[in-house]
Amino acid sequence: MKRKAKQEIEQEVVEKPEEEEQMEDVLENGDVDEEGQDVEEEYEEMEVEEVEGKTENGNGNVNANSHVNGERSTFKVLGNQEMKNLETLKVTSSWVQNATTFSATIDSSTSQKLSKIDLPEHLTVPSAISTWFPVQFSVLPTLFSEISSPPALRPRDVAIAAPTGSGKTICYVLPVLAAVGSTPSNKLHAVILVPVQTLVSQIVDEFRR
Ligand SMILES: Nc1ncnc2c1ncn2[C@@H]1O[C@H](COP(=O)(O)OP(=O)(O)OP(=O)(O)O)[C@@H](O)[C@H]1O
Repeated sequence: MKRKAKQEIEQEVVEKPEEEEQMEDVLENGDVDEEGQDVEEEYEEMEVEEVEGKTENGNGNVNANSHVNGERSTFKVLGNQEMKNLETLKVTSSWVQNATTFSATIDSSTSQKLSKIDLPEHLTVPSAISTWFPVQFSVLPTLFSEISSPPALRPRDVAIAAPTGSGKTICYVLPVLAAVGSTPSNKLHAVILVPVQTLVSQIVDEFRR
């Protein structure tokens, strides 16, 4: 179908809703329009144009509402006219896919005895701690062993995702204290970044315990 004819049909559909109803009736009955062209065929062609993202509106801009099976299939970069096909992106990185998982529940069945982790000699656990929470038991043994026996290659980063209040702070407080050793020097040992200031005093308290 020629572009002009398609625009005319679009305008008819937008400006004359009652005629749209008539068109639907015609479609159901498999009728033809005044010009003798099969109306159903016209609609099908319009849908194909929309899926391909090439339908033009009255301003000559390309219509970005292209959908396949109800999902958007194309997009337009601002300032450009061409439609681009959406590509499936793999957003989960390998370190997330291969992550060590642990229980998000803290109870007697998921907590571990203190004796299950060998602490550096100069470190003692605060009296309020009688068991290791799941996240601590998953992280601390590896970090302590890398501090006492540093690997040939620099240790990789550790990223932890665990619910609030699950005990993540101790996962870096104890390793930092272990790395500093029993006789701290004045040099910078660690930098801790937190998103809000109130967390700073909580972390300082955790170090002092
Ligand atoms: N093994 C433990 N046994 C008992 N209490 C603990 C243990 N580990 C941490 N806590 C206490 O639980 C509370 C929450 O711990 P923490 O602040 O480390 O959680 P968090 O995961 O860092 O939370 P947020 O995501 O809000 O920073 C703190 O008061 C902390 O002292």
